[in-house]
Amino acid sequence: MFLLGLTGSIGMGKSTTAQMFADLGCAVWDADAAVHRLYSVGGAAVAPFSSAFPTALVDGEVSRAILKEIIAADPTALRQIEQIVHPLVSQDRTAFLKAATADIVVLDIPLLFETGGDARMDAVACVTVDAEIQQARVLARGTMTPSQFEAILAKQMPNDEKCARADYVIHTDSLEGTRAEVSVVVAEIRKSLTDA
Ligand SMILES: CC(C)(COP(=O)(O)OP(=O)(O)OC[C@H]1O[C@@H](n2cnc3c(N)ncnc32)[C@H](O)[C@@H]1O)[C@@H](O)C(=O)NCCC(=O)NCCS
Ligand SMILES: Nc1ncnc2c1ncn2[C@@H]1O[C@H](COP(=O)(O)OP(=O)(O)OP(=O)(O)O)[C@@H](O)[C@H]1O
Repeated sequence: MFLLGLTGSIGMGKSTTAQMFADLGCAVWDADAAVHRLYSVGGAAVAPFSSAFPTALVDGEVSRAILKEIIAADPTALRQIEQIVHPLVSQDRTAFLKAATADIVVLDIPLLFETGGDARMDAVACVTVDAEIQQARVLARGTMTPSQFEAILAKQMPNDEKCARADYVIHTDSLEGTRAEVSVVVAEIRKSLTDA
């Protein structure tokens, strides 16, 4: 089984690109989606948040809108949130990998380089697009203010550095272009698996 880490800064196109890998038969695990499950009713993050950030609990789940307000008011809160969330995300990933049977497993992890997770991957692909397009796409979703976007961006490794460290750089200017680049990556990895 080949482990491909898929990373990139906020709004660079990780989820969209991950779906293209899935369409080619790769198994995909998504760290942000794992966080969504952990925050939802019955999720493993609910109990620790009800002690650490009781005001963030709404109807039995962790409210992302309130978390963003908390982070905006106190920038150190994100670190505390990460200390709760990251070990739980890591457990979720381990369970997924145990059950996976595909030849290529894609792990979509926004903070792959920042957390040193790249060392556990066979290769890393980084998605990228111009900073202006990135910002426009994130703000178009309407879920973050420009200052919330800047705060998240400031916490991430700069895009140039991520791309320089990656084995594959995938451009997300257009869906067709990205799909073509994804199929080249998949073909190359499958060839390396059959040659081995
Ligand atoms: C900050 C929160 C509330 C924003 O929620 P929202 O629904 O608006 O955005 P979403 O979760 O889709 O994240 C959007 C993007 O922000 C970036 N991002 C999220 N958390 C972080 C972080 N801790 N550090 C740097 N970038 C981050 C990622 O690129 C992510 O893809 C949420 O991301 C969160 O609770 N983050 C803490 C958990 C975490 O570290 N997740 C990262 C993946 S394990
Ligand atoms: N290859 C592409 N061509 C055109 N638009 C794209 C492409 N990839 C992504 N987009 C658009 O960019 C936006 C962000 O994409 P996506 O949600 O996949 O990014 P992400 O990196 O997963 O985001 P986040 O870091 O916030 O989780 C979406 O509106 C999506 O439609």
